[in-house]
Amino acid sequence: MRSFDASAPIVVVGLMGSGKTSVSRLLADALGRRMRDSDPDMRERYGASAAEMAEKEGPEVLHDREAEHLREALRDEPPSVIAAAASTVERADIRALLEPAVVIWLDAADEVLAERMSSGSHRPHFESDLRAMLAKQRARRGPFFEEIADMTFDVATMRPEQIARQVLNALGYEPA
Ligand SMILES: Nc1ncnc2c1ncn2[C@@H]1O[C@H](COP(=O)(O)OP(=O)(O)O)[C@@H](O)[C@H]1O
Ligand SMILES: O=C(O)C1=C[C@@H](OP(=O)(O)O)[C@@H](O)[C@H](O)C1
Ligand SMILES: [Mg+2]
Repeated sequence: MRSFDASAPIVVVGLMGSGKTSVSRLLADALGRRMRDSDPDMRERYGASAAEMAEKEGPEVLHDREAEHLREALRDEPPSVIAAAASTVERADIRALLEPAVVIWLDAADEVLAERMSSGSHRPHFESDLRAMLAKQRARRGPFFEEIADMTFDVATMRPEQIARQVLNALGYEPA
């Protein structure tokens, strides 16, 4: 188990709808850290949601911007809690940059994630069959998530509050 390193960023990864925003918010609040989330941060910078950018400029431009957002957020001082866009794990340079970070992987079956993806309109639907889309993304990204994760949680059975508590315990974090 790695011990709590106050100088390391915490990065929450997983497919769309896995709860990255929810868990990151709880961790950032508990630790008194800044939270970075690609969706609201990019909306502020580019004036559009991820879904709108995918539609207007194409997925490649969107994913380049998401990768750049993560590179930038990883340089924050003091370190942030970062909800990383799901696409970023596909890039080798990003996986290398995540080496010193604490990486939390959230996952559940595609049908659970497909249902939760409908909670907002910011997410691009690259295909109308969300389960099929997630299954393809899982085939590409699953091995990378596995490679970079320090901790993994089943979000079908655990609530964000339980996950955040377990992360803080595992890191040996004790509130001041
Ligand atoms: N562990 C969980 N159990 C039940 N519902 C969850 C859980 N985590 C997130 N949710 C819900 O699922 C939806 C997607 O969560 P969100 O945090 O926005 O995911 P992401 O940022 O990974 O796309 C939201 O409606 C959220 O309230
Ligand atoms: O998997 C993808 O290609 C994407 C995932 C989404 O991010 P989240 O995983 O934060 O929902 C979305 O906002 C992003 O622009 C594209
Ligand atoms: Mg999110």
